[in-house]
Amino acid sequence: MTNSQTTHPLMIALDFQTNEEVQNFLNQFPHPEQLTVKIGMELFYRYGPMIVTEIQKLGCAIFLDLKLFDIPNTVERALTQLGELGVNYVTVHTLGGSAMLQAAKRGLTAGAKRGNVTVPHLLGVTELTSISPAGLWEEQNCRLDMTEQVVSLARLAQQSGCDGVITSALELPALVQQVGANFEYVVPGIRLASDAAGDQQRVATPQTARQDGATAIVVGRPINQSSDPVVAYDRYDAAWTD
Ligand SMILES: O=C(O)c1cc(=O)[nH]c(=O)n1[C@@H]1O[C@H](COP(=O)(O)O)[C@@H](O)[C@H]1O
Repeated sequence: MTNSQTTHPLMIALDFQTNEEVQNFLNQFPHPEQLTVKIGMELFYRYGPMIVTEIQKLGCAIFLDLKLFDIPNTVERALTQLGELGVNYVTVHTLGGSAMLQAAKRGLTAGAKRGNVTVPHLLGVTELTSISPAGLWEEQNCRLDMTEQVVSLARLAQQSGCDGVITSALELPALVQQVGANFEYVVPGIRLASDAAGDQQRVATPQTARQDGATAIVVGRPINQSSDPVVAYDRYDAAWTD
């Protein structure tokens, strides 16, 4: 178990139901040890930490995306458990507030020490990329516009010890200007023009995300549902480096 490997800025979301599907998917890649993959709730709720160990055996860097959101004490204790696993990134919701974010960092640091691994990067989810500006206004009753809200949450994350945030690409120019370039901006809701957006509301191409300041992008269905995942991955990778 280690998390000292180099991470890749194109992160693949392993949104699969079973370990068998994951292994079939990853086995198609000639160099899985060069991949950074995201394990989410779907797999973790089925297998627990065992799924992390299984994928670590292939040498992949791991983004463990469980989006914790609870009182500070609970989050601190949960992240102590996750910090031990030797993953590279974990997520929490910034809407949990500064006390929760600081507790998350403390827990992660304690867990990493216990597991004798590097402290994973703590990423704060701002407003999900599936939320539209209308949804922010009508359902969350938020009276800031989307960009102001995301910038505000990113500032909170930075002041509370997060290493970066999850954001859509649309807010990146404001984030880089107002929160700064010395912070990680990990961007899902990424689509090439030819691919369907699905339930994503705030979408951009890999090129736009990179040019506007993304430090990494997350791509799921266009790669994990593709009939040729390696070709799909290469298309997104080429567009990112374009
Ligand atoms: O934290 C995330 O990774 C995340 C945050 C967010 O705001 N939007 C978002 O789509 N994600 C994740 O990014 C992935 C996007 O998947 P696709 O829409 O299939 O590319 C999914 O695994 C989501 O859980």
